[in-house]
Amino acid sequence: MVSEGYLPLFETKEGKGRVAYRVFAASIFVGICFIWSYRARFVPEEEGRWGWLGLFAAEIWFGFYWILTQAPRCNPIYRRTFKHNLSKRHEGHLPGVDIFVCTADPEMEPPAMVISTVLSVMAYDYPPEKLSVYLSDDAGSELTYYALMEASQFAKHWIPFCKKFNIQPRAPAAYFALHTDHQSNEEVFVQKLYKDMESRIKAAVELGRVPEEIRSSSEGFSQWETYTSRRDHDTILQILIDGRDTKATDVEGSRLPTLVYLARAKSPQYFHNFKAGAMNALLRVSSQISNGKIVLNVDCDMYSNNSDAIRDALCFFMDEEKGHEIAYVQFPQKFDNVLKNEIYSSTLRVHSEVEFSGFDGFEGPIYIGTGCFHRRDVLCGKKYSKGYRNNWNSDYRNFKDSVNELEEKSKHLASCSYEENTQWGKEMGLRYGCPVEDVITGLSIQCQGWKSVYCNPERGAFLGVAPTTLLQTLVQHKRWSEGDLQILLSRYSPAWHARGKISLGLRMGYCIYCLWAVNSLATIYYSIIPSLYLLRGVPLFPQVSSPWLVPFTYVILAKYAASFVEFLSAGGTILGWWNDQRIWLYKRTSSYLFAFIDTVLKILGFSDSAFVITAKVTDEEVSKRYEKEMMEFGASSPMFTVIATISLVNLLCFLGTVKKTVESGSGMVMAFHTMVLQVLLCGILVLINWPLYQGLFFRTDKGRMPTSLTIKSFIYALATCISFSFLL
Ligand SMILES: O=c1ccn([C@@H]2O[C@H](COP(=O)(O)OP(=O)(O)O[C@H]3O[C@H](CO)[C@@H](O)[C@H](O)[C@H]3O)[C@@H](O)[C@H]2O)c(=O)[nH]1
Ligand SMILES: [Mn+2]
Repeated sequence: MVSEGYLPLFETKEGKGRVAYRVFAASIFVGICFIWSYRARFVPEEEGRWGWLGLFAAEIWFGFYWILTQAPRCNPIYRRTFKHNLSKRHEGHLPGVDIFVCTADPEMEPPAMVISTVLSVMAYDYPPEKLSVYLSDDAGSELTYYALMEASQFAKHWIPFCKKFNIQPRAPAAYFALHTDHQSNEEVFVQKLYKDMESRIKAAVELGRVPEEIRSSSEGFSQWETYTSRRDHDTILQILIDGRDTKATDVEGSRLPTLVYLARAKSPQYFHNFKAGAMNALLRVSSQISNGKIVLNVDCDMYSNNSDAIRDALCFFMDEEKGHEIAYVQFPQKFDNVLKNEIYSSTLRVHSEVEFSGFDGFEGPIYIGTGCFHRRDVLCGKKYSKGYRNNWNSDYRNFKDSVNELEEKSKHLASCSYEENTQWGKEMGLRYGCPVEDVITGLSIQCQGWKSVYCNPERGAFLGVAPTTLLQTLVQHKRWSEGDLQILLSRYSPAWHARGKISLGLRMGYCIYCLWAVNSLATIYYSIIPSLYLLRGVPLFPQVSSPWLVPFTYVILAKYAASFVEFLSAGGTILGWWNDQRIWLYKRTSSYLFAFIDTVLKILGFSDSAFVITAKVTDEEVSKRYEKEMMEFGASSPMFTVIATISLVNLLCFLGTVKKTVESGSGMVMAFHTMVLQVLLCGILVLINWPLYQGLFFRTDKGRMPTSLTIKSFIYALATCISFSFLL
């Protein structure tokens, strides 16, 4: 029971202006209803009938989807933690925290970057004997292992240095990139140690293997003797620092956190379930070794940028009044490589600053895979029950076994066959079978009665690497939208199965993402058909003199004004918003389309979804263009063909219309009078595609569109326009 004079560990505030926003949203809805009734009442008899009906269907879809997006916007809340109260009440009996870092490819995720992340989480402001860090390596790469071995030595200098000078961020790579001058002697010394270590690691990576003298100096490498390939090897497990050992100390004599390397066993006979499989192996192995009650999961590029984040998270879990219902605390994904104007819109700004706070208002931000603290029990499948209470004192940790015994005992927990005939991946651990294992796992936890919390402190808790090319962005979104659509069709479907288990607002919120892929159809239709009809001179929208133009204008202006204000108030720039609109279009017409098609194929049994890892290193030339905010194409991809073709259809329609109206003299006025919205829509599509036209026709650098793709999409676009104008 909560005693009197109790000081809460966190507070929750409702967002301001919620009522005003709801009224505004209602006015847009009225406008949408007018648009629908206009479409229903004036269906043309002949010319343009099918085009019209298609637009009607698209507008019904957009209206419906817009309603979904209003759920989180109507209900935002914001959280603040009181860490001093946590220290006052709980300092002596803080729970064990196990941190899982996942990596899967030493080329796309360089070991030097991975260990910088590992070091950042080892240096949290938290009692080291209660902290354990696990690195899961799905590539089973000895290079990554070697880098971690180096990190375990460097940590002895790095952690005391961080704590003594209270520096931020605690990822050495990020810290030394930011602090180049006014260095103290100690800083110069630690930086030199770091740089030396970094160059040793990079040299080994360049060489492609660990040099023999290093291999022979440490017996850990003997585990690679039976290794054949990353898809076929036994469990490799090494406790590099045993946190139970009072003699495992840093250079100042303070204890060190536990540090473990794990490459779960792989075999061609077993499907390994990507990151979800890695996480489940980590859950089991860590339960033997440290068994922390709280589990933090980060991607290998998401370093800790705020050494207080564990304490922030614990303020929610340990709050005496509400903490016992909270299953996980999610921090936003933030990135340290995005430019001011975000050409690929990678900050996910509106999601993290607006939508997630709205989800939180329905007591359930989604789990987004990284920067999330979970209760171990919940991840392992515990259902919520009314009388559930926290018990932080019952920490079990194995103090009996020696390091070797612990390693041996833990190894079989990460073997390929361990999960056969168990509930792992179904009722226990992260859920299998979905490319967004994170979202589906979070949803299943919420369906079991748990709540979650969104924590977005001023100083970002984690910073990662966002995609730096258009293709990477589109591929990442294809994975996400495909996974989210699969969730809609899964047994956790927020549309059907979650009824009665989570609130309506939250279900609507999930559907925003689950319907991303479906959105592609209406968007593609809307970005091609009105322009083609424009070319043919067939109006599909109200004339200038018609009162029906009012709802169209109002809905368009109000919706875009709201999105603009939302983007700027979330910290974006004007150009950033414009870029965001472009990427919105590209994702919807390519990533989401392909995700939709692949999902249909999967249902029909023709394909299987994979997890395409996002590269975290960029070629030097590409990165120069990225710095200059030049859009990067430079590769052939069906996704590019689609966006290029659509952009060219619009360009041809626009030019064709201009030509026609100029030729017909007074026709210009006529066209504008009858088809103002179509002209505007087509014109804006041309304008927003400007960087794409540059890439197709004007650029000469390597980041341009491949010529073959330019020719191909030009032929497709021309054929579409000609056949639509003359044949149909
Ligand atoms: O077989 C695999 C594949 C990936 N990973 C790791 O998963 C993380 C995320 O992969 P990344 O390629 O960076 O994908 P993102 O799209 O950036 O990741 C987001 O989306 C994923 C789901 O699609 C979540 O798993 C991530 O946590 C979330 O940050 C990385 O640390 C990888 O090393 C594995 O451990 N094993
Ligand atoms: Mn990533």
